[in-house]
Amino acid sequence: MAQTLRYLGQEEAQKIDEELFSEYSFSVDQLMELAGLSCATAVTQAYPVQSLLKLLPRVLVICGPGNNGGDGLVCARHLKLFGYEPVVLYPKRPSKQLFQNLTTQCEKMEITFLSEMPEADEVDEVYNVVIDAIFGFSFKGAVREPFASILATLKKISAPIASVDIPSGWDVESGASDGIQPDLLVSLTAPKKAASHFQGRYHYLGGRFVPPALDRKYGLNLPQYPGTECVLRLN
Ligand SMILES: NC(=O)C1=CN([C@@H]2O[C@H](COP(=O)(O)OP(=O)(O)OC[C@H]3O[C@@H](n4cnc5c(N)ncnc54)[C@H](O)[C@@H]3O)[C@@H](O)[C@H]2O)[C@@H](O)CC1
Ligand SMILES: [K+]
Repeated sequence: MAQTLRYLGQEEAQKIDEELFSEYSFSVDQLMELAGLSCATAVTQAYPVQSLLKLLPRVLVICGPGNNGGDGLVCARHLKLFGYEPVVLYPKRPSKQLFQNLTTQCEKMEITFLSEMPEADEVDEVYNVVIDAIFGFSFKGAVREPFASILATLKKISAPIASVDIPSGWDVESGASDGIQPDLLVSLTAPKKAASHFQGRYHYLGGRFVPPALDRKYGLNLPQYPGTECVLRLN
């Protein structure tokens, strides 16, 4: 009988992340590529291009200052290849080469970068979906600017929000009842505890890169992904 999928605490998620890089010798780029591809795939399944209501298949991708933001840049690039028109907001760019490369790749894919966050009514007018790649499992404390204002705007929009790994601004374990309420959540590697408070329509598991020994060590009880799929819908 299949065992219950385990939801991870913050420290545990960070420990698994470190282990993937140290013990298992993965590079960040590799896992980020698979994570971002999973997110783009889940978005494509939940909001197929043909089903979008706006004339142009525009998607707003908001990227934060860490690896969650990197997943967002990869997701944007794949969404472009899948026929969407991603537009990226990337207000705090780390100087690391990895993020510079991901940014250049997006620019070369003719993806537009915004210089500031649009107002809520403009978001609803122009964009079919908003990808929230602001914070992931390392988020802590009160949200600092410019992200506090961006999240305040996201609370006012009616366009669906698709969150990468964790709804940004939510406590990684206890969530946030007054936070943003995404319609889609892509839990990467394994869901974090906050995911038990998710009330949107689509919860996907992505990041199909966990070695079986790591799954066993942490008792993750990851379900079988179907065929060659990189995502699995949990509910
Ligand atoms: N092992 C895994 O499971 C993988 C994780 N990946 C992604 O990496 C994410 C974790 O990345 P990181 O550890 O870089 O961290 P995050 O991307 O969660 O965020 C860290 C960044 O946010 C800032 N920050 C934290 N709290 C803040 C606050 N209150 N206000 C403003 N800024 C704040 C930090 O200064 C730092 O720049 C995951 O959630 C996932 O999306 C993937 O890229 C690859 C595989
Ligand atoms: K997020």
